[in-house]
Amino acid sequence: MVPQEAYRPDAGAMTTAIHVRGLTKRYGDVQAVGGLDLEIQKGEVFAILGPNGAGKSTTVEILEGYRKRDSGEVRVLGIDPQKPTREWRAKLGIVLQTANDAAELTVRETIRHFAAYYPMARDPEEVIAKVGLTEKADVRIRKLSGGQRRRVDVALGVIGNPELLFLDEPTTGFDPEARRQFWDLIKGLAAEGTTIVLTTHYLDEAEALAKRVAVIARGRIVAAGDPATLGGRATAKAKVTWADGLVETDTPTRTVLELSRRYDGEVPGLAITRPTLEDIYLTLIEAPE
Ligand SMILES: Nc1ncnc2c1ncn2[C@@H]1O[C@H](COP(=O)(O)OP(=O)(O)OP(=O)(O)O)[C@@H](O)[C@H]1O
Repeated sequence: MVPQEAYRPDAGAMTTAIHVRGLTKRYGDVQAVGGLDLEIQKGEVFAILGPNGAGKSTTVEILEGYRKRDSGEVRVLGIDPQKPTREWRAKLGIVLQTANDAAELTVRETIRHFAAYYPMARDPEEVIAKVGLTEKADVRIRKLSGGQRRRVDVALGVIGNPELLFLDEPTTGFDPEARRQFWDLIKGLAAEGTTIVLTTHYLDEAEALAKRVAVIARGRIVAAGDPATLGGRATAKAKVTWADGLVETDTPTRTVLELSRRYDGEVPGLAITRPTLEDIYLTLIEAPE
């Protein structure tokens, strides 16, 4: 009898959306990506963080099939992006950093036009509503604000009903309300099972959306995991501050009880804080190699 496992040789591949081992890419003297490993599961929202020039866009463009790697193993939905098929392309949704240029068409015309390219396209009206552009549907794109244009980009990224959506700094230029609406849109897509890979400079965005984040610095991943626990965040010492002092401690509750006794009740200006994702991020990207 054939062992049970022999029937499921691709079980891993069925749940893995992105598999990267030892990825490298050099531009002349610049080692943009220097041996990067990444594993993203289907249905995950995964955020890639890192300072300017860290190698995020290069990595993502290699995953999207827009750039050739120098070496390493890459599979995206089971396919090597350097050997793309038409079916594979139709499963991807891509929102690049640069805005679209079909400026003379209206929002509705543009979105309908692109919907026609995809075999499983979403309803254009539903997508226009989801990105909050219903009121602007008949306005020419050149007359939209920067943030509204960005919403058109996002609409074009999701119109093909992608299995895997890449978002490169999607909310740059959004006002706070538009960012919240965008987050709801992404959460909705994630709830429907779309795998989402997001690069962002907004740590609150990564924390709000992603189950896992990776921090890239100097072309390598320096930390990856749940944003709540990244870099020992959850177990880091708490900082207890009050009007006359500051203590870093593993037992903040005990400190507060002692302070409460000392002040005979209410402690003036009391606050307990743990490192934010931003604190951890800054430590990670500044750490020496
Ligand atoms: N086409 C190119 N030719 C030469 N060098 C490049 C090219 N594209 C990127 N680089 C260099 O490769 C490094 C990584 O760039 P990349 O765009 O991947 O970084 P990034 O993390 O996406 O940055 P940002 O946050 O600014 O978008 C940088 O040093 C950049 O100057």
